[in-house]
Amino acid sequence: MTNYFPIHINIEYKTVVIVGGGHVASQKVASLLPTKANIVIVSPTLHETLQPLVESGQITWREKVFEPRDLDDASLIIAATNNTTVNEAVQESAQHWQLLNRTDAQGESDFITPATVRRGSLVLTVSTSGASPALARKIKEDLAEQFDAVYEDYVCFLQQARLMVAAKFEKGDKRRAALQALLEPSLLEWTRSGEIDRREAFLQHLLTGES
Ligand SMILES: C[C@@]1(CC(=O)O)c2cc3[nH]c(cc4nc(cc5[nH]c(cc(n2)[C@H]1CCC(=O)O)[C@@](C)(CC(=O)O)[C@@H]5CCC(=O)O)C(CC(=O)O)=C4CCC(=O)O)c(CCC(=O)O)c3CC(=O)O
Ligand SMILES: NC(=O)C1=CN([C@@H]2O[C@H](COP(=O)(O)OP(=O)(O)OC[C@H]3O[C@@H](n4cnc5c(N)ncnc54)[C@H](O)[C@@H]3O)[C@@H](O)[C@H]2O)C=CC1
Repeated sequence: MTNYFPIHINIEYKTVVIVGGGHVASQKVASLLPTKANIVIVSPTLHETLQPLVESGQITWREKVFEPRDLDDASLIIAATNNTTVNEAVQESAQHWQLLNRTDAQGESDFITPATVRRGSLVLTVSTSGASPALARKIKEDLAEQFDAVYEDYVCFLQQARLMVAAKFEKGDKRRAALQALLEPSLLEWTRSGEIDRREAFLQHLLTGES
């Protein structure tokens, strides 16, 4: 088993080349879109869900079969054709500085993609290191239920509150205690019920010590 190193990479404006334009390519595009990467698909055919993204300029489609020069400038490469020989050719053509994902042969990949739940800044990722992608998907669905849409607003509030706490208290015990106090479960519940005033009052009390 490979022990993969989990990291969150900033690939804004870096080029990701996906070879193949089918179902699996469309899944990878969906998880790449929020990153603002420069997404390029090389494939003679295109999955129907990708067509509107080409039309709106969110992704680039090179309507052709793969050639090694398609990988020029790619930081990440995803080999996602339904043809093992083509995927092998993509792997052979990759430079040592380019990171490759083989969607058909996990043992050959430099990186694999986890199942992902996004709630604004909160990003939950699940991997089974390739043992059972279906299990990764199931656990993702369980997490999506537990960490529902309210978390986007909640984490956004915590981010603002953290900045205010940092401005108020020097680094040290007081700041740490205040940041810990922000995890009081009522704050999540008040976010859920729309009781924003109570949330603000809690924060002001924390910052000033007054109610
Ligand atoms: C190694 C990895 C490489 C990579 O692609 O990065 C890989 C490889 C392979 N997947 C295969 C099959 C399936 N993959 C899925 C689903 C997902 N696969 C994803 C990731 C990964 N798949 C990486 C490991 C992640 C991990 O385990 O931690 C997810 C999590 C994320 C994503 O794709 O972005 C996404 C869930 C998306 C979501 O819902 O969020 C389903 C289930 C389904 O679609 O419902 C099936 C059918 C059931 C089954 O086979 O288990 C096959 C056999 C192909 C064949 O038979 O030809 C291979 C090849 C091999 O195993 O060598
Ligand atoms: N990692 C994962 O999550 C999963 C991986 N797979 C693997 O991914 C492979 C692809 O699956 P799907 O997307 O469902 O297949 P698909 O048949 O929907 O798409 C294949 C795409 O590859 C393109 N293609 C074929 N030859 C090409 C070439 N020479 N150059 C450029 N593009 C070419 C086709 O035009 C098509 O767009 C499967 O063969 C399987 O091994 C399958 C399921 C899940």
